[in-house]
Amino acid sequence: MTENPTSGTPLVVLVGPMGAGKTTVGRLLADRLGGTFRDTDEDIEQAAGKPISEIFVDEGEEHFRALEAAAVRAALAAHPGVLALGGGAILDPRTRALLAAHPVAFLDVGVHDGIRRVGLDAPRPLLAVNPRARWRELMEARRPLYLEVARAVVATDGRTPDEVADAVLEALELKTV
Ligand SMILES: Nc1ncnc2c1ncn2[C@@H]1O[C@H](COP(=O)(O)OP(=O)(O)O)[C@@H](O)[C@H]1O
Ligand SMILES: O=C(O)C1=C[C@@H](OP(=O)(O)O)[C@@H](O)[C@H](O)C1
Ligand SMILES: [Mg+2]
Repeated sequence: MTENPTSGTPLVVLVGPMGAGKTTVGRLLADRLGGTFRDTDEDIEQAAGKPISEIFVDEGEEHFRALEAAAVRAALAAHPGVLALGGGAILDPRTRALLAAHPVAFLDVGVHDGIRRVGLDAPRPLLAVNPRARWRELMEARRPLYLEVARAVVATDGRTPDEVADAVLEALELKTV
C-alpha cells in the first residue's frame, strides 16, 4: 500500500465539473496506488439513505451543500487513499481552504465530452433542464475555483480514463505499487 501512514490523509483528491471523470478515474488511481477509493457523493448517499437526486428534491441544494461540506471535511481528515469530490464541493470557501493542504488534481473537460459523458451516467439534478447551457454556466462560474485549489490540471478531452489516470500520476509525481 502507498497509503499515507503518517497523516492518514488523501494521496490525491480529484476535483472538476460533472463528467470530468472524477469517480471513474479515482477508482483506477486507487487500484494503481494500492489504496482505497472514496467518493464524497457516495458517503452522502449512504448517510442519507437515498440518491443525491432525491436529496435535491426532498431537502434542496442548500441542504445538500451542507452535507457535502461535512462529508468532504471528514474524508480529508481521515481517508488515506484516493478521494473524489462532487463537482460543486469547491463552492464552499472553507472547503477550498482545507484543500490547500492536499494534493488536488483538477480534471478539466470541455462541454462536448462533459455532456456526452454525463448523458451516459446517473442523472445529475443540476443538469435536469437545458443541460448544455447549464453545464457551461456552472463551469464558467467554477473554473477559477477549480484552478484556485489545484496543484495539477489534467486535460481529459479525448482521453480514456486510463490515460487520464496516467496523466494524474505523472502530474502529481505519484508512485504506483
Ligand atoms: N475519460 C473518459 N472517457 C470516456 N468516458 C468517461 C471518461 N471518464 C468518465 N467517463 C464516463 O462518463 C460518465 C461520468 O463519469 P464520472 O466518473 O461519474 O464523472 P464525474 O464523477 O466527474 O461526474 C461515466 O459513465 C463514465 O464511465
Ligand atoms: O456539480 C455539482 O454541483 C454536482 C456534481 C455531482 O457530482 P459529480 O461531479 O461527481 O457528477 C453531485 O455532487 C451533484 O449532482 C452536484
Ligand atoms: Mg462523481
